[in-house]
Amino acid sequence: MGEVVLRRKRKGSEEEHETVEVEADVASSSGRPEIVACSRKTRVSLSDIGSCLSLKACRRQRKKCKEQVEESGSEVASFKKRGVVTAPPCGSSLTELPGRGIKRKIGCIDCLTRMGRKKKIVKDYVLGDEIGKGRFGSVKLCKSKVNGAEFACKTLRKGEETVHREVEIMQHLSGHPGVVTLQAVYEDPECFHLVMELCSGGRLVDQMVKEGNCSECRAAGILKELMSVIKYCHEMGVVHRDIKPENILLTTSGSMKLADFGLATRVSSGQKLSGVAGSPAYVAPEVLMGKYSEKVDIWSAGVLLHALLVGFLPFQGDSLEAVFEAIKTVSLKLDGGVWDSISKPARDLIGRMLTRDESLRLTADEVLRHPWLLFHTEQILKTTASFKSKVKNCAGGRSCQLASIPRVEKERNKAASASLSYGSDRTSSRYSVTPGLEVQEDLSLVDALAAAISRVRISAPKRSRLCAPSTPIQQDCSSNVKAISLCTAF
Ligand SMILES: Nc1ncnc2c1ncn2[C@@H]1O[C@H](COP(=O)(O)OP(=O)(O)OP(=O)(O)O)[C@@H](O)[C@H]1O
Repeated sequence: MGEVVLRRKRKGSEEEHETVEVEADVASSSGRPEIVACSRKTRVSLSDIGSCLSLKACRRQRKKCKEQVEESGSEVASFKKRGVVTAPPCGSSLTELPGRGIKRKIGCIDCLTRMGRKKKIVKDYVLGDEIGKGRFGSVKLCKSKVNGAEFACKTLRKGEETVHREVEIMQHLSGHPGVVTLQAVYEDPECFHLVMELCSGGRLVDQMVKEGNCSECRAAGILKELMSVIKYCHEMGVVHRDIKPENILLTTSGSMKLADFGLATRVSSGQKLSGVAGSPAYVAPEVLMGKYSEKVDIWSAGVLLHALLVGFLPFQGDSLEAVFEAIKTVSLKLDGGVWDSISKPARDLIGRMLTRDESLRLTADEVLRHPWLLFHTEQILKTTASFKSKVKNCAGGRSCQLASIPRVEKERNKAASASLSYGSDRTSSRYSVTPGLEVQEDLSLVDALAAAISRVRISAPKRSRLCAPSTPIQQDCSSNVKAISLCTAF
């Protein structure tokens, strides 16, 4: 069994430069030690980074950048061709590839912070109690001095590359309803202070621990919101790399917000990433192998969906090494036991998200178009329930609606139902979904399903390598992960 060594070093602290080295060595299961993780050294100049910026100022600056860019339209075209929709790094050439280190880090933030370096957070906000703590700093409640509105203020110590990247990526993504909105960024010589919208509903993980596994409808609602924000991130050229319920915050109204972009990174279309990043229980197998893409977020979301539906994590072990081994090799068995109460489409979706071959794993968009996500929304379930009761109440008990549906419609429904078949020949023998959804006899329900199916187009995988659960162990974070902190990012 392979040996796992995870190290995080911080060295060479100088007045203006700091070097951060993150290393992770994972010995292969063959016993031959091989380094599959990253060894990254980056020098960050802190001297040029100024003080405070508001998003208004950021938008102004972006607009200015955009105007400059539009003057040289050909550059934009070439940028778009690369398939990355990113905020242009102000003051730097658009022909630079995203994620190119220091120039990206000091891009927009830098030129904007230089504009308002004299402003201090305490001038605009009253800082309150600590409401959270992470690896890189603390999160405090804060109140606007102007209108008394409450926010969360995350203070990040400067120096590490990831901190600068987190600020930049949050600015880049802010504005989507599923991303914690960044209100303003302040800066002093030691820290960044990110003023964010306050998510008073707590973390999804706490809700999961309190309530246990949730209904398919609730799980589908959560997954749907999560996948639309993941899709947005990917379209914006960002991989989150740390999708887990600890990083999903809830608002008072119950909607979810993706938070903690500390491990997020830029990615261009087709670009492969390297460097071990993520939280053990949620990490995709290809991350452990060294080269990966934005599909790692789909895997992690699949792990979350598994935990939401059955209340335990799919890949477990009593050490990091064992968990990684399970992620790489264990076959998931999504039938029998607890799975008997979970619908086939839900199991099918988990299988397609936890497919080890990333080329066969669904994209965010495909997940959103999966029948299970389309059907299991409160609205559709309500509609089908009301259809059902109408049919039942129909005089004579026989389906009066049935008779009213033209023949051609019935044929279309039949075909649509058949299109739900994920042929067992196209999936692995380890995980097969019985061809064809067991279509309800209630034709009104079929109508609703067919309406949803008609909007679905799923490319069937040639094969999928799915995994079976190891003996579940009792764990207590992210549903059930324990002391060795399998949910703690590395
Ligand atoms: N906008 C927010 N509203 C309310 N609470 C928040 C907000 N942002 C963060 N928190 C709280 O602070 C905690 C730590 O925040 P966050 O995960 O962003 O910090 P981090 O240093 O990046 O953590 P990690 O060590 O997980 O990377 C969260 O788990 C959450 O409880």
